[in-house]
Amino acid sequence: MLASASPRRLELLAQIGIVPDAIIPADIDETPGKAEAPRAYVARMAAEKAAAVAAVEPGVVLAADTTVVAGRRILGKPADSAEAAAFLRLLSGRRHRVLTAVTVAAEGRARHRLVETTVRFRPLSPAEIAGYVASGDWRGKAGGYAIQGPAAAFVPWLQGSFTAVVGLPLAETAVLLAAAGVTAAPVVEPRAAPVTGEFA
Ligand SMILES: Cc1cn([C@H]2C[C@H](O)[C@@H](COP(=O)(O)OP(=O)(O)OP(=O)(O)O)O2)c(=O)[nH]c1=O
Repeated sequence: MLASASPRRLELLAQIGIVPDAIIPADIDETPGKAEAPRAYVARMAAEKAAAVAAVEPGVVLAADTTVVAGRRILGKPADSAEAAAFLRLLSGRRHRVLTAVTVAAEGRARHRLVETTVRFRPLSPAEIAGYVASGDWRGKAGGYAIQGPAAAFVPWLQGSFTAVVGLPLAETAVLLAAAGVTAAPVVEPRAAPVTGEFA
């Protein structure tokens, strides 16, 4: 079961051949605690989302949380276009961290992974920021951008996991799911064509 309303997470799972039996978004309070450190916050969010769904559904539950951190500041999903523009001005021309925590709960046991990726934005002009904000692609995205969309043009460099920035680190998720007994359908290798004749 996927405990997430994020269409990105569903698409990412499909990329490794996993189709959840059900999608049950967890409705939890996502307010960071006072003075709560970013890594602790994101880990707590993923664990709470998984626990909320595991409490009512038997089976294997997957949840994740993605948070953008600039310095020590947690940048959640912008409330409106003014906040999205403010986030982009903050990220422009510097590096920030993207933290994604994943929790897989099964049979009363929870397994966790936290993946940290550093992303660098090139300096953005006010016109670029205005154009991106007008596109609306920032809506529902932590930090006010989506690396899988037009904002890819802002990112000359990253270190870590691209899929974690989009919302679900696939290598780590596959390991957690396998430990809980969930494996993807086998990938069918295309058979090599027999070598006959010559190139025309
Ligand atoms: C930084 C970044 C975030 N995001 C998205 C992934 C997540 O959907 C979202 C972060 O919010 P989350 O709270 O992690 O997830 P969500 O509210 O969308 O879904 P749920 O809590 O039900 O699982 O930001 C991108 O799609 N691309 C990016 O480059």
